[in-house]
Amino acid sequence: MLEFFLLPLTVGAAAAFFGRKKQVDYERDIQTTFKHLKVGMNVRGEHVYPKLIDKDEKELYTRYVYQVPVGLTKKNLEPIQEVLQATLNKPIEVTFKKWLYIDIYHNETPEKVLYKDVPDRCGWVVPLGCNERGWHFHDFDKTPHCTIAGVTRFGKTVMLKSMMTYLIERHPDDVSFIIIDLKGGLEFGRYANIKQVGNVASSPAEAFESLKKVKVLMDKKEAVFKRNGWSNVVHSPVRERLFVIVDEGAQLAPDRFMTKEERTMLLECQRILSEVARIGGALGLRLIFCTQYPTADTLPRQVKQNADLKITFRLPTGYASQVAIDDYGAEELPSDIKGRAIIKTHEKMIVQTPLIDDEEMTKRLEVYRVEKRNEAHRTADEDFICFE
Ligand SMILES: Nc1ncnc2c1ncn2[C@@H]1O[C@H](COP(=O)(O)OP(=O)(O)OP(=O)(O)O)[C@@H](O)[C@H]1O
Repeated sequence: MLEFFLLPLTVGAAAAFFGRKKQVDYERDIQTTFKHLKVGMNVRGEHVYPKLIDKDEKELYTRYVYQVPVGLTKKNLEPIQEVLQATLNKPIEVTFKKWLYIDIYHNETPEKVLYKDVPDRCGWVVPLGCNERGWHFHDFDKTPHCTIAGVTRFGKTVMLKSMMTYLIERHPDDVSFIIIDLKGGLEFGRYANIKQVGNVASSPAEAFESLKKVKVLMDKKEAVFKRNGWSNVVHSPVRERLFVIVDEGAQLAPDRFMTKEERTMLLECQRILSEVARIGGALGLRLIFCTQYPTADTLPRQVKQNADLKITFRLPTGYASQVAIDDYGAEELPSDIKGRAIIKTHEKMIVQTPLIDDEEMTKRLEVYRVEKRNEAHRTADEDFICFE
């Protein structure tokens, strides 16, 4: 009986001991890092290093606060994060504002997160993923357009599907989609009969027809906005949003082996997409442009410039990463973890994106399945929720 009570005590004491030991080790490792990196100042012949003045246990991390000898600059302290992260094999954030803060996170970015575990959020937000700091979301009313890059089979289409499902589940009456699925309609064709999906184009010619309708709608909306004196959908009574999703945008890039007619058609597609990116945001259109490798040819310049959210999965080279997110890093994402992505806005972070499969998506959206008229006879107004 006594053993029964003693066992948890012993385990608890051991855990406390090892927990404490680990933290002491961190302090020692941080101190050693200061020494090796020579992060300190010579004061009257003696080398003075930052001095630990506080330690704070937070929910997600332990914060170590250091007093820094006067004269050290942010630049002197910059290498600490990279070295400590590699040494301790933990996510670490180093900030310097009067004191030097070293935050050592308890958890690492998970290797898999499921759509069903994504927390509920309101507004025009979608889940981006989860990392050591928890879940991150993107608000399409703050940043209307987005590009997604990444080599094949690393999670671009799954990301599109999780965004789409999340938006439909939270805005069933206000959201609509025009989908340009240039993988022959294989990925999104099965969702064509969902009420919120206006149209799924599965070839460049169908994409052209869809985009012409988007252009007509955009012109109509512009007139309505002007008539009512609205400058941005966010500050208007309009509740609806139209998402234009392009999966494998490189298929819309004209090349020299095409006929003149094909090239003209694709250039027109790119021109309309550029217009959506340039003026559509204010009118309630949101563009998500996905391609394996965005280059000057495959990603219209205006689309890239106006997409302030850039997401990339693994890419083959640092150069490709520069093209996708204007920064290095995608080439270093792990090759054995699908769904690991860099999110680039005004800042940069790594997340594990939520996994949803077709079975779950179909089950969740089944309630919105409707009979639709033959595509050929549909009008632009039937393809979208009416905005007036
Ligand atoms: N977030 C994720 N978490 C775990 N596994 C994922 C995730 N996203 C994708 N995968 C796995 O990777 C596979 C390929 O994903 P996806 O179809 O999204 O790739 P893709 O980047 O669109 O490829 P392609 O460009 O060839 O179409 C999925 O079937 C799934 O098994």
